[in-house]
Amino acid sequence: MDGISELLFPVANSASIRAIETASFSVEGASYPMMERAAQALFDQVCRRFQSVQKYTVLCGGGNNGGDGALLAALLFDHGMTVQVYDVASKARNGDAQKAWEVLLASGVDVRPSSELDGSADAAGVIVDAILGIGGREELQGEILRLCCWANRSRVSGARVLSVDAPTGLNVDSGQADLNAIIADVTVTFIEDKQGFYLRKGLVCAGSVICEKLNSVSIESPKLSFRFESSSIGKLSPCARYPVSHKGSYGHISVIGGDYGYGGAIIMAASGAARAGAGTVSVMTRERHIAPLLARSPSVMAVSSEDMPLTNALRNDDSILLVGPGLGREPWGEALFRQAMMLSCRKVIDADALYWLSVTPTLELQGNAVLTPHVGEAARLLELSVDDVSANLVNSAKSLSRRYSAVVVLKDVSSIIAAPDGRVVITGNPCPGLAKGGSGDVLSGMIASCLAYYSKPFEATVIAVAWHNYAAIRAGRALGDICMQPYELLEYLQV
Ligand SMILES: NC(=O)C1=CN([C@@H]2O[C@H](COP(=O)(O)OP(=O)(O)OC[C@H]3O[C@@H](n4cnc5c(N)ncnc54)[C@H](O)[C@@H]3O)[C@@H](O)[C@H]2O)[C@@H](O)CC1
Ligand SMILES: [K+]
Repeated sequence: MDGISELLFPVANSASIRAIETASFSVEGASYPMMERAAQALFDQVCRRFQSVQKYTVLCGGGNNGGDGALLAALLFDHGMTVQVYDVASKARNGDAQKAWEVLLASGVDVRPSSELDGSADAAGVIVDAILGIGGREELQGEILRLCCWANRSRVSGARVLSVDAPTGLNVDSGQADLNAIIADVTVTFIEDKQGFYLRKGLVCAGSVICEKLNSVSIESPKLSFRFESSSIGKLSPCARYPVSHKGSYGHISVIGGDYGYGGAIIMAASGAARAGAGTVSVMTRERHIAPLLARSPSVMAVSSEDMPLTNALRNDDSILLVGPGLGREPWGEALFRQAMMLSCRKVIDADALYWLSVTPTLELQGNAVLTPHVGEAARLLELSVDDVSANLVNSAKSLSRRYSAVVVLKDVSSIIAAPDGRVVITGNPCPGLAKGGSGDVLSGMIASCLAYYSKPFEATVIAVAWHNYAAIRAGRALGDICMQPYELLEYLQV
């Protein structure tokens, strides 16, 4: 079953949101009504989520995000709540933000400059972060920084924080954030969910996300990407076993790698491949790694690279070749990489095979490979800095996918899976237990396995990445993130 489409949720970048906003304003002939709908949607969510809370502190910036906050404050006050607004605008308001501010000032709410907020006191009730939205840059300073620190401290002391559209200090495109960006319990976001909520610090800052469409118009947006929640892997039953089947029904994988000093990598990759359900797994590695490999995974067929050519490790043209775990950067690894690239079978190119790929710019892949770089490997392949890739995870995955005509898994706190046709899926939740050598080897084995028995490579890859993450989170819970070992997640694959 490859049907992941009903489990995908669209996420957008800020440019797409601006395009939808502009189209919506021109259809409606005005922009202010959408701000009023934003405030009403916020109010409805507050009533639903914080039924018993009477006290609201609303932090308003000078842009339209602050305008949403101002109208919400007025609505809350109208409905009998205790409302205090702190104004952190650094210059005069204009447009819709000014119009909303006039409504607030006329409403009777107590409005004060942010300098009157006593940073040593903790707020009770709900703090509404309406400082910066999609117009915000992530670097915070001055009064905005002070208010964010105060809100985060108050949250630790029991207040709850609701962010309007986006947490202040979070870049909604990259997921990068200021050290003191707002950490929200809930983010009520507008028009479309934002990709940055599911990348890096966005996964920490945004809290529960609720998306309100605000009657925005639909436009054809090629920029839309998708989120696949890794816990929904349970709905897919990866590698369901059919009563009438045999080992050939679930494909064959050949894993190539494991130079001297890297025997563990090939063992973990082969175990990942075998445990994720492939019918048969063979391994070609250094002679000395065969005995420990067989001791751990006796179902794997292991051969020494000195004994036979690479083609003999493949069962047929349908085999999946996983090349890279522990391959190393010595002539042995290079020779195996070059032999592997001569074959026309489907491939997963991982770890040091990505290094060999980066130093072979003329190499053409045949449209049937999956590449699994982390940010450093992606930077090398794209000839960019790690910072550039980090600031543009989604675009970097897309560029790599286009350049190599391959499915790309850009591995990060969450992972970005890109297809050459432009599709992008973000999946995975933070799992500090995975921040260890070996996690990638287990993942590449699992990806090869899913490719072996699912028919669609992009979907197979999404499923493998989500499954790996979900199992790792369960392993971390059971064993502790500090001591869990990457291969132990293979004990938690049952969903
Ligand atoms: N345009 C509209 O009518 C609508 C906009 N909406 C709201 O408007 C928001 C976007 O509004 P804006 O475009 O005015 O932008 P923001 O309100 O997010 O930001 C306002 C301004 O703050 C300044 N700024 C940015 N980063 C800063 C930083 N790190 N430190 C200090 N100052 C900084 C910039 O000059 C920026 O334009 C959305 O997030 C949403 O909340 C909603 O009301 C829906 C309708
Ligand atoms: K905000």
